[in-house]
Amino acid sequence: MMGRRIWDISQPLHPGLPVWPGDTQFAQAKTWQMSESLPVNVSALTMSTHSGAHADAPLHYSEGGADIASVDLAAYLGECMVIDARRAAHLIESSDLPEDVGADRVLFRTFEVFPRDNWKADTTAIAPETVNRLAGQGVKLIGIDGPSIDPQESKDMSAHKAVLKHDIRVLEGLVLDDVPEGRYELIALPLPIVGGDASPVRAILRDLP
Ligand SMILES: N[C@@H](CC(=O)c1ccccc1NC=O)C(=O)O
Ligand SMILES: [Zn+2]
Ligand SMILES: [Zn+2]
Repeated sequence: MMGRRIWDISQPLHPGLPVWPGDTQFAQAKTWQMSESLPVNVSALTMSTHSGAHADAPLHYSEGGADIASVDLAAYLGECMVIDARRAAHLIESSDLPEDVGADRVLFRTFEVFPRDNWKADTTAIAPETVNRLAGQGVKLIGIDGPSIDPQESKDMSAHKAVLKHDIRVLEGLVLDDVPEGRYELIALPLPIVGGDASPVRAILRDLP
């Protein structure tokens, strides 16, 4: 009997992974190399907390906000609605949303093709009014395929301020190219990085039973 399909919506982490301009490049180095005398391979990672598919902590956009080890996990696990927002312009506006998103978690697709090997500077972000509208519908988590819910030139971080106001969780850097619009089960748990402003996640969607 076929199980429920799993959609992997995470970016593979590898040297050369496109990261935010000026952010830490992904690197992996051997601590121990398996040999005649050594039974194991062990390596060390150097990476931005915002590498690939990741979850922001409130600490990232609010001094004194909760770190990623403290956030409640319930938001990262459960029914979500994937919305095709490719028609949106610079910001996803309320007019780009259906009347009612009909789920506690919303993931926005903005890319025709996810830029796996190059950094795209002018990505679509989310208008703060859209965050406020989703909060009014009880949304607990907002995800996007772009690198940020704010524009890359943002100075006021208005979308992050809006998610802070409503205590909504954030996922960024998702890969949604192959995922049709609709309802799925989301699983995208952050690591308990004490003091972390964000954490990489292995984000997946599962068809609903
Ligand atoms: N993934 C990060 C990207 C980021 O660091 C950032 C977002 C908007 C404006 C500036 C940023 N970072 C450094 O200047 C974010 O949470 O939006
Ligand atoms: Zn981030
Ligand atoms: Zn963010």
